[in-house]
Amino acid sequence: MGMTMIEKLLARKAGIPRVQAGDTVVVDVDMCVLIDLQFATTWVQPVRIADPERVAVVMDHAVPAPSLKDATGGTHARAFVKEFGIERFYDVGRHGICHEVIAENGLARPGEILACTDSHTCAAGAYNTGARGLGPVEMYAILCTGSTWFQVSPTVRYELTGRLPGYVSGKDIFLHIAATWGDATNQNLEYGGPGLASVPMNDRRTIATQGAEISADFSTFGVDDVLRSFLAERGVTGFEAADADPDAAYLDVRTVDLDGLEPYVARPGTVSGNAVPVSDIEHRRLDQAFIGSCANGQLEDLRIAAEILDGRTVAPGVRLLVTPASQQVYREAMKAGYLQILADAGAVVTNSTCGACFGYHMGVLGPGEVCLTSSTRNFTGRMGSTEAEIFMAAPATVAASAVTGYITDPRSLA
Ligand SMILES: CC(C)[C@H](C(=O)O)[C@@H](O)C(=O)O
Ligand code: SF4
Repeated sequence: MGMTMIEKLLARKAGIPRVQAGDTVVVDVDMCVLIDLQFATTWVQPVRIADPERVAVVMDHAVPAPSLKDATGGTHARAFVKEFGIERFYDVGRHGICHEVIAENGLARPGEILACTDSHTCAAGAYNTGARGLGPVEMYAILCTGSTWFQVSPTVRYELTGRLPGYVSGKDIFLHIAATWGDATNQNLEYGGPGLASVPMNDRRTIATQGAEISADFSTFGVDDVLRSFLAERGVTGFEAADADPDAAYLDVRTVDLDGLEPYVARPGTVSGNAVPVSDIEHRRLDQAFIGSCANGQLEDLRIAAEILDGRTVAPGVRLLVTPASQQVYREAMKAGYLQILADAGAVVTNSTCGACFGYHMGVLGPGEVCLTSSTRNFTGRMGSTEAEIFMAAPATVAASAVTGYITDPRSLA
């Protein structure tokens, strides 16, 4: 019996011929990514670290520092970077949400292991990387020792067929999967099939990122021409991809027909089993609309929002917030004219940060307010008041809804 993509990757990294569901493996970590919050909580400067070349530090969740606690975290981060000569330091000005920074700088390589304290580290599975979010204590151990362990869960494979229709994106693929199959606790997810070629890298990253919302372990995509050229543009070459064997053992193989897919919206509270086609939920009035986050603050997300908002205005009574996922996305969106269009339409374009996505700073919701977000989570209280309601959808749906003032199918404005 062969191995699934993630089994192949873990076996190779563990230096053993094969692994199967239920095994525990010890692996070297190729890239260890520390985020600002790690330095703002219980940071103790280590005496030595395993390998400064395999460490990146990204200022993202709270930048520029909105509180004294975060400012102190920044001080710790800068002292750490200085002491150990960490070159991959993405401080304010070169910063961005860590998963975007990882992608832009080629920190995630096919067939390798990447770890970070953030729960959306699975995002890098889009690049055929074995990537997982781990607790801060485990991350500290990796920083000092260079290795970690994983228990291997069984794998579910998603076979994509057909082609993505216009105004339907990776977010809709994910919400469809979450609506149809729900929770993926103790499961690895693997994506492939003939339809994958029509799914661009930004959408693959959205899907991989959001594996966290259905509690999946690893989410992994194979290496194809689309990924190869994405990586080459970022200087990532000379890797050993992890491919699934034709006779790999899966827990289940499920087909997603892209041709028939429509925009989806997750209702407040959770995404597992809680998303519906937009036609089932249209006309819910909104107070706030948010386009941003590691899942959907990418350049293409801002492009589609600008396309929809061009020559239109945000509905009275609605606040539209747009947060580019990184300083690089911000600059590219500015050059392309997207930010001008969005601001002319009445959107507030913010600095790139996690801020509004997790209700930490900026864009916090008051009691009774309704928000439609393109971010990752719709959990109660996520963006502020526990009495606020958070619906979740793709950037196209959020942009169209910001124009009308209620949840709207973006195809109706096309
Ligand atoms: C605060 C933080 C570490 C957290 C995570 O782990 O995911 C955040 O990024 C989130 O999305 O809730
Ligand atoms: S953008 Fe949101 S989901 Fe992504 S890492 Fe930041 S807080 Fe977490």
